Amino acid sequence: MSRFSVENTRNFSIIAHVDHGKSTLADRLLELTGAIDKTKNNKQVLDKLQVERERGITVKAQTASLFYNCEGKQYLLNLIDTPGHVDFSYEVSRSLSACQGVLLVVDANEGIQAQTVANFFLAFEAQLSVIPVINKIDLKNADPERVEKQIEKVFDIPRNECIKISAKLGTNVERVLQAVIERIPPPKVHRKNSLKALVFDSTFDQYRGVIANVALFDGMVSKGDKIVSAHTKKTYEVNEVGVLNPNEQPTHKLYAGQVGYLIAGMKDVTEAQIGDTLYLHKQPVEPLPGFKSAKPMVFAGMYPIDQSEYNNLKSAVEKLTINDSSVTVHRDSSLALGAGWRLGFLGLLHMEVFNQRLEQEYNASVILTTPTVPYKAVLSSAKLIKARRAVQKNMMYIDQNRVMLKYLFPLNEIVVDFYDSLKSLSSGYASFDYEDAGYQTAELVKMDILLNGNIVEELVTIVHKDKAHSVGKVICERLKDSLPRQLFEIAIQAAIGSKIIARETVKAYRKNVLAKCYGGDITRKMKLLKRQAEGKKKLRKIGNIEVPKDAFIKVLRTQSDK
Ligand SMILES: Nc1nc2c(ncn2[C@@H]2O[C@H](COP(=O)(O)OP(=O)(O)OP(=O)(O)O)[C@@H](O)[C@H]2O)c(=O)[nH]1
Repeated sequence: MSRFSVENTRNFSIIAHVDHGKSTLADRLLELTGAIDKTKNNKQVLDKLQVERERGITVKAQTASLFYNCEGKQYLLNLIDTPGHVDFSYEVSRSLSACQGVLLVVDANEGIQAQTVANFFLAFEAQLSVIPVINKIDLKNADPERVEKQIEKVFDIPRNECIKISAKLGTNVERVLQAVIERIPPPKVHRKNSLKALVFDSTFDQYRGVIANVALFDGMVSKGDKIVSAHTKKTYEVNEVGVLNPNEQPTHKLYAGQVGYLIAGMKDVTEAQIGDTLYLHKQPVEPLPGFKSAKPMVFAGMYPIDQSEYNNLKSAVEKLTINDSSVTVHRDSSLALGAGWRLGFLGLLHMEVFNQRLEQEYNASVILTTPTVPYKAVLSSAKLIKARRAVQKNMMYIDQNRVMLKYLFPLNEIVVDFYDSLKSLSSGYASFDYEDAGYQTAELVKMDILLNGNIVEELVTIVHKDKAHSVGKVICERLKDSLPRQLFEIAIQAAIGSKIIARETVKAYRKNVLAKCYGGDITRKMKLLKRQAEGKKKLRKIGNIEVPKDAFIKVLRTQSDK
């Protein structure tokens, strides 16, 4: 790695709105620099997770070190591919901390979209060089000239700086690499200083422990070095360092300005803090600023299907949160489901992806429930509560285009999908932040959901009195859609105390027990029908209705329809 001077190193990221072609451009860049062979099968090579391949979206940022020869000079280009969906923008901001420039990819047909703007500002605020790349010029409806004008108008970047490409066909992609070398500055680092490395991402490997992705700001690190975590002050011995090309490739050393991975026997989530600074033993340095922690916008309760699986699930959740540090985890417990967690996610898609990754990567089966939030209950008959749920506190114009509104909200009203609704209502332009305002009094009721008279503990919710009816109705309807029909009828009810406020019915399958009974006398038929009725009664008495996991996710979304 010593061959690559700081002068000949570039660290850059690809940012864009969802589906504008970042991962496809990354494939072409990997091919051009020989990191992967040129075949027709290279589709989103950096999207390594099963969930990414199935859904066709990037959820994790990925790093690749590319070796590129230009005018006789050997360059090291470190590329970080980032997700486009708003739920994963935390990944983007972290990745940018390791970069000096970005390729801002914009679809030649769709033009600038909400996440293009949001990601541009992340790069702009981090003072990175921005290279606009207009992609998909091969499309019939492509209008690169219109998009060029948009970029000039919205981002104040001269239109002649735009590079027009087709990532799919490879058209003009080489020009992108040249622009990276010409327009993005080399990192400002000092190799003579002692080691200062930023942990900007990490993954967990069953056999080798935590693999930390590091960007070296100063000094160098080699196998065998003793390093210290500025966060925990624990000392480790470096077992392996290397670059991702895009698979792990061990090297002897990593030097300031370079981006790579490091394995040092860190075993769990508390030791592998993303945003941590690593330095050499006995050579402490001023830690880097780290990252603002992510603010969860959607919460869900998570429990093992079987309590004996608790420890396995606990370790799976811990390992996955090493890789996805934007998930917040608090221990929680439910009377019916036992010990579990209250998890906070950045959006509903994020929640589903996390759940899917637990299943696919850790073979864990979980129950998701509506989240619980702590209440302080004053058990008294006094009427002491205000009717309004959100109270406006103030409104301030930041500039011509932006306004800041402050409200006092009950936490219960924002924990499920408030953020998603806000984003879709405002086409992604509105952003949302919150601070704890303490406990407030409110007129709340406990609503039970019953299946054939049995309370489903995981669906018990506390709702505002005025919303109980509509929420109960939607939950019953959702359950009706997602419960499989059984041999007996299922009554789905929402109740407050003994008062039923909503009801739906799932009709029974009526098995035709007389199918094989041709002719014959009436008493034989009556006997068969009676036996069937008794069988049904028995089943109803057992009340063993299986509620599929999907039903819980659907019920979680209920709040948006109320
Ligand atoms: N016609 C055409 N299609 C393209 C081009 N580049 C990408 N695509 C297609 O656009 C779709 C999205 O491409 P991706 O590379 O997955 O987009 P992305 O921006 O990485 O998406 P996320 O990671 O989910 O944000 C895929 O179906 C690609 O085949 C292009 O130059 N021309």
